Order: sequence, then structure tokens, then C-alpha cells
Amino acid sequence: MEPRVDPSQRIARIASHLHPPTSQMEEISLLRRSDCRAKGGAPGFKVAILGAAGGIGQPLAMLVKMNPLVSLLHLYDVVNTPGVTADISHMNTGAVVRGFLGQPQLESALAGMDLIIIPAGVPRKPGMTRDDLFNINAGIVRTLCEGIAKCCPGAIVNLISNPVNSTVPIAAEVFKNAGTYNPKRLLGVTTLDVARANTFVAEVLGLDPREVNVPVVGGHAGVTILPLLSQVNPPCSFTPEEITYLTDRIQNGGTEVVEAKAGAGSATLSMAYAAAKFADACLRGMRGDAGIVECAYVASQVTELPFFASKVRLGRAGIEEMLPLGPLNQFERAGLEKAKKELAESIQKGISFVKK
Ligand SMILES: NC(=O)C1=CN([C@@H]2O[C@H](COP(=O)(O)OP(=O)(O)OC[C@H]3O[C@@H](n4cnc5c(N)ncnc54)[C@H](O)[C@@H]3O)[C@@H](O)[C@H]2O)C=CC1
Ligand SMILES: O=C([O-])CC(=O)C(=O)O
Repeated sequence: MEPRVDPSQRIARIASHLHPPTSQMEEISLLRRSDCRAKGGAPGFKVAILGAAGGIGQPLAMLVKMNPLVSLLHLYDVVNTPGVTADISHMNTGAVVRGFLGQPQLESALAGMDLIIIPAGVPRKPGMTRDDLFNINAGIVRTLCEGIAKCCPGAIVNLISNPVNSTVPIAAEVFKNAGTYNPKRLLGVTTLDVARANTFVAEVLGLDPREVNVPVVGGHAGVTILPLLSQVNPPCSFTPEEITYLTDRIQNGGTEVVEAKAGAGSATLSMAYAAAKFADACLRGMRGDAGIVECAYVASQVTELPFFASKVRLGRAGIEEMLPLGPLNQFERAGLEKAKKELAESIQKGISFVKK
């Protein structure tokens, strides 16, 4: 017969496992990960979400908690992470979840992470451009990237905070100043532009959106979002009216959501979906899977601009190859010139912010 245990002792024992001191928590999560390896399971990656209590952060945390490649998930924000962490931690999926609240806990949130996803910052309201967010979000991204340079300089960074066309150059400058910059590991997330393009094109063609693939290049704001409708897979053709309609809708998809939400923010659910998909692609690349190709806004030699969104092949170290743009038609070549003009200014604005 089992020895009788005082119920209050049993509860105390359970509570000490639920809220162990940090070092003990570290030990528990390490034990779980080595168990997993011993059984031949997938190696677990450590992922942190910065801005995890926000409109994107919360559903993104849920989706990343469901990713079997993740063994440890750190949720950092300046508000509300205890609640979000408690909530997400009750999902019976493999990843262990830990919450971190406020600047004093930033370094603990970042230490030892493999992948950092950043949706921290303010969203648009109707009438604003993404560039109108620069003044607040530039400083947030700089501070978070300084933390990354100090605590997990080898991590891959997925940057979501707008204006992405400027925040990625800001992150690059911060990492350069810290001597940790590796352009292969810094990726601006433009997956939502591809998701929208696939959805809208599929609607026009009467296809399943999961079977459509539209490359979207350039950047992540207005005319810098350049869908290459001449390269849609499966191959297809459009009337001039369809091209005008689709290009306009893809370039203004974010504004469509901002206006529909009427002051309550911008895309959060579709963005969380897109960010989770992109993070999964990065993790599969890091695991060594072959043939992982995604569009992303990265340091680039594809055009004369220092940053540009285009197809990249992902691998163990981040970006392994930058794919060429491929043949553009006349409409796309004209779009590219417009995109480059605006992008050049946004990139310079980001660089000057850190250099000033
Ligand atoms: N790349 C893309 O395709 C997209 C980018 N975005 C951008 O993502 C950002 C976040 O959007 P939402 O989640 O809707 O905004 P939100 O306001 O709902 O959430 C942002 C979160 O960031 C947190 N935060 C603020 N300062 C912080 C700091 N210093 N450190 C850590 N966390 C901090 C806030 O407390 C909040 O919880 C916005 O800049 C938005 O424009 C949004 C949709 C698509
Ligand atoms: O439009 C916005 O402000 C948010 C965003 O980047 C998008 O939905 O593509």
C-alpha cells in the first residue's frame, strides 16, 4: 500500500512544480528537453516572442505553443504576460512556456534563445501610414535588439514591428554597433503579403488558396509591396483589369483591415497565422530540412538597395541563398522602380535613426 501523504504536503509539492524558482525551472525544462532527445524525438528549439501580450502576440504565442519543433517558449511584454503565460501554459502541447514582464526581465527572456519573433510596438489607426508608427516603434525595436545583441547574438530574428521597411535597417545598425551583425539571421516578416496575394489571386481564379503561390517582393508598405503576378504558380494569366484590381488589393490589404477595425488596430489574427508559418519555416530550415523557400525583407544584393524583400532559401544558419527576381513584365518593372524609390528613403530613415 502507498504510504499516506498529508494532502497539504501533496498540494505544496505540486505548487512547487508549477511555480519553481527560476534555476529549478531551468533544470526542469532542460530535463524535459533531454528526455525528448533520448527518445529520438525532434530536437526542441527555444523561441521568444517580444510583444507577446499584444493583438498579434497572443494568438502567435498560441500557435507557436502548438509547434512540435518548439521545446521552450518565452513570452515577453511590458504588460500582461503573467496572464497570457498562465493561459497558454494549460495547453497540453510539448513546449514549456515561461513569462517575462518588463524591461528588468528582458535579458532573462532572451538568454539562450534560438529564434526571436518581434511583434512589439504600436499598430496603425485609420488615416495613418505605417511610417507614422516610426517615432514610437523605432525606439522599441532598438531597445529590444540591443538586448538580443547582448543575450542571444546567435539567434535568428523575425521582425514584424512596423514600419518593417525601416525597422529591419534599424535592427541591422544596432547589431553592427554591437559587433554581432550577421545578415543571414535578420528577417523582416512579409509573409502576410504573400498570404493575402495567394488568397486574392485564388478568389479571382476560382482555385484553392493553398494551391496558389504568388511571389511578393520589394518591401512591406503600399507601393513597395510588389506582387509578381507574372510568376504565379500554377501558371495562369490575368486581364489588365484583374492585374490592376489584384495589385491594388494586395498593396492595400493592411489598410483594408485597419479601416474595417475602425480604430481597434490592424491585422492581428492573419498576421499571427503568417508569423507562425514563417517561424515554422525558419525552424525547419534550422533543423536542416531542404528546399525551404519564403519571401522575406532582408539585407540583399538582388537590387542596388541594401534591403529588399524577395525569395530566400532558409537553412541551418538562417538565409542560405537569395533567389533572383526572375523575369518581370513591363507593369512589374514600372512597379519595381516606384517601390525602390520609396524603399530607399525608408531604409535611410532607419539607418539615420541609429547613427544620429
Ligand atoms: N509585418 C507585418 O506584416 C505586420 C506588422 N504589424 C505590426 O506589428 C506591431 C504590433 O501590432 P499589434 O500586435 O496589433 O499591436 P498591439 O498594440 O496589440 O500589441 C503590441 C504589444 O507590444 C507591446 N510592447 C510595447 N512596447 C514594448 C516593448 N518595449 N517591449 C515589449 N513589448 C512592447 C505592447 O505592450 C503590446 O502588448 C505593429 O507595429 C503593427 O504595425 C501588424 C500587422 C502585420
Ligand atoms: O497595415 C498595417 O498597419 C499592419 C500591416 O502591416 C499589415 O496588415 O500588413
